[in-house]
Amino acid sequence: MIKENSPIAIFGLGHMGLPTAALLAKSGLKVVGVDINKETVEMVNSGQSPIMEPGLEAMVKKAVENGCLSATTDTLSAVGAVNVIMIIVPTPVDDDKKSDLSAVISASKSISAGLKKDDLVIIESTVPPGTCENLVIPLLEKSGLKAGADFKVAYTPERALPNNTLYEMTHNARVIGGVDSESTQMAVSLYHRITEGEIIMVQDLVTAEMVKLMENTYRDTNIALANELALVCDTLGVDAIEAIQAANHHPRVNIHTPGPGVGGHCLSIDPYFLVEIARERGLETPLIQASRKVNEDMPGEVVRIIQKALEGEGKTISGSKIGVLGAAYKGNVADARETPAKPLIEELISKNADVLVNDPYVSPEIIRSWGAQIVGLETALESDVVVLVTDHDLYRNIKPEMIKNRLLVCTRPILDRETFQKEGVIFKGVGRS
Ligand SMILES: NC(=O)c1ccc[n+]([C@@H]2O[C@H](COP(=O)([O-])OP(=O)(O)OC[C@H]3O[C@@H](n4cnc5c(N)ncnc54)[C@H](O)[C@@H]3O)[C@@H](O)[C@H]2O)c1
Ligand SMILES: CC(=O)N[C@@H]1[C@@H](OP(=O)(O)OP(=O)(O)OC[C@H]2O[C@@H](n3ccc(=O)[nH]c3=O)[C@H](O)[C@@H]2O)O[C@H](CO)[C@@H](O)[C@@H]1O
Repeated sequence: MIKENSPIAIFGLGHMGLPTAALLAKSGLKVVGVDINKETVEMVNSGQSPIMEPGLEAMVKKAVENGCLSATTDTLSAVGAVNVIMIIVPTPVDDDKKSDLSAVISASKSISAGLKKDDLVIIESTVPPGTCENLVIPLLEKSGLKAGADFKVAYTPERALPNNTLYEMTHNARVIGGVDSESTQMAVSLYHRITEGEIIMVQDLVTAEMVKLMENTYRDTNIALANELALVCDTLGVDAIEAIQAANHHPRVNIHTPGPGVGGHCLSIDPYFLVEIARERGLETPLIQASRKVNEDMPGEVVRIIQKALEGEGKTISGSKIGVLGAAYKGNVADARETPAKPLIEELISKNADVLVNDPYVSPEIIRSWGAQIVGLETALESDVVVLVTDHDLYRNIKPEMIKNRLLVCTRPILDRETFQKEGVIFKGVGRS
């Protein structure tokens, strides 16, 4: 049985691992973060956060100063010194859209090497259903210990929304499934330390794994529907945003918001885990796959909207200056993983446009690696066409007179179409051309 104040090791100090570490440390536990990235470890040990997330750096600083939080690359000594170990490492897909579980495998192997009787291992990474049972546990059992009998295992998906992570981690409902009921109970009492949200116990590990994928697949599919409806609206001259907002007044309708595509480390990846796992069992998942395709095709649709808008002004993409506002996958974050801005910018560059990108959050090296130039907001607004890609709050302050060449493709509904049109700006968007 785990003692009430057992120290904890957390593998992965990223967007989800570091906030979890900081919250557990704040609750009074000794937490050691284990990461393969030396720079991350050094930053955390000096009280800094490598992740841009409101409130996180202050919490990390305090926890490090109090001696409750430290970080290391030394996996064996970290595992040896604790009784609870968490895995919160990345789980991307490869070029064939198959799950890449290399980080989970490597963390599990490191944990196995130092695993002790009565330890509790908690997996938080999003994984294909069955991963805990068929991959993680066999690796942990290489220690010679038996899951359930000698050590405990629980799976609890992380469901917090970036840019509101600390609030959601402490208020969202949490789903927990264990290899046995004692494992589930131990994880429940641990999470009670950091969350006021409801804790939902499900019957096993695979159910908890499935819940996570169902949530993100629901959202991805709903956004795909919104995007497809927006393209239909376009052919009819119907403003998709106005129509969706009106439809959502129905008490049982909640169509999501169309946009330039779906990015981030979750929605654009997790549905593929279901596709993969179903296919292994002889089942095709046409709806999930079609939704992924609709969303992945959206950057190309935006290129077509830009092309049409420029043609209306007697210009072409080739040779035009195109000001892109936003490179992050969504508003007010620095994360550019799977961002729709990347394929959009790359396609514009391949069509010989001069692409000028403004994003105050995303690292300049990332944007330059796509072949684009980085510019200030004012310069971007002087382009032949301005394309708003990311809904950063600061772009809400853009006024019609700031769009020098009077041509705006606004792919997110954060600016009022009528206000811009009244001032003579040609205003296009997804489902709004
Ligand atoms: N970012 C999100 O919005 C979010 C939300 C919920 C769930 N998730 C899931 O949480 C998991 C982590 O995602 P993230 O966004 O925090 O990732 P991230 O890339 O921000 O951070 C992961 C960290 O793990 C480290 N790492 C990689 N391999 C390691 C290893 N073998 N041992 C120790 N550290 C290792 C990396 O250096 C990095 O610091 C993923 O499965 C993801 O799907 C992410
Ligand atoms: C079920 C759910 O809520 N899951 C959340 C999600 O977090 P996220 O940050 O990835 O989610 P979103 O904000 O949905 O953004 C994703 C992309 O979709 C675009 N988008 C969004 C809404 C819309 O109506 N139209 C759009 O086009 C947006 O711009 C962006 O590119 O996964 C995390 C990890 O599993 C979860 O922890 C977190 O709870």
